[in-house]
Amino acid sequence: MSAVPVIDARNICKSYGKGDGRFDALRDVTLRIERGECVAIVGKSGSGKSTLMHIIAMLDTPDAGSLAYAGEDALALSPKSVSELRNQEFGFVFQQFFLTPGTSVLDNVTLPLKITGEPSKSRKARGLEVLRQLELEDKATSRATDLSGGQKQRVVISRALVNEPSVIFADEPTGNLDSATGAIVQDTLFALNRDLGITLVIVTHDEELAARCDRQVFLRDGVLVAPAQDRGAAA
Ligand SMILES: Nc1ncnc2c1ncn2[C@@H]1O[C@H](COP(=O)(O)OP(=O)(O)OP(=O)(O)O)[C@@H](O)[C@H]1O
Repeated sequence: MSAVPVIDARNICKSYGKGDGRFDALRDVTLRIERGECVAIVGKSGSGKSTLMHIIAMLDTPDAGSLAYAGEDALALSPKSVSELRNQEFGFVFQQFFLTPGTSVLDNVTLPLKITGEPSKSRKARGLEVLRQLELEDKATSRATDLSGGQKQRVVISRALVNEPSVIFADEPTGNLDSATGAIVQDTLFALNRDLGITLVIVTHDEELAARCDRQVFLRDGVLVAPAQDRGAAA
């Protein structure tokens, strides 16, 4: 394992609201993720999983604590540098990052490259390469709306991959899929981890999916707990 973790979050705190309405969503959370690891963040609904994922993926900032990406202080970066780093280093498989419905699969997949100013020709070549990898090349010109649930999710994974990210963050990647389609999507994500060394961070309720990861971290009421404590609370 490398000496410098890809993500080093220490003593992270995050609250929503103020005064009497204040809610502490994360309390003193410390999480270190090594390059190439596959980590599941698990816990009951409302335990703070998505909040933690958003903070380590630099989509949100903590109220207290430190966050380093590959040894660099992520909280000291300007908003512009944060979006550049996110666009270059991270891929997102989030249900709220919907595909643009009336737009072609290829245009959806190459959107991150458009943001970085990549010329149209190389954008298209790279987009087709990723679609080929996910066995979706024949759908390149289809509208995103005309695909099955599993195909849509593979398009989302293609888009997450197009910038050759170091880390993929996936929030309930199989949440809306039947088990057979979910299994294909899971296999796709794990193959990226195994074959390309992409670090995977997955938020999930699915125990089987969590068990396939190298490591599981358990959140309960905004605190990271040992697995046995979490199981006890869930019973
Ligand atoms: N923008 C917000 N304003 C107020 N409270 C929030 C906000 N976002 C999240 N919360 C609260 O913080 C807590 C943690 O939310 P979070 O979405 O991180 O949980 P989760 O573990 O991902 O839940 P789920 O599994 O249901 O998606 C919840 O109690 C939620 O109600």
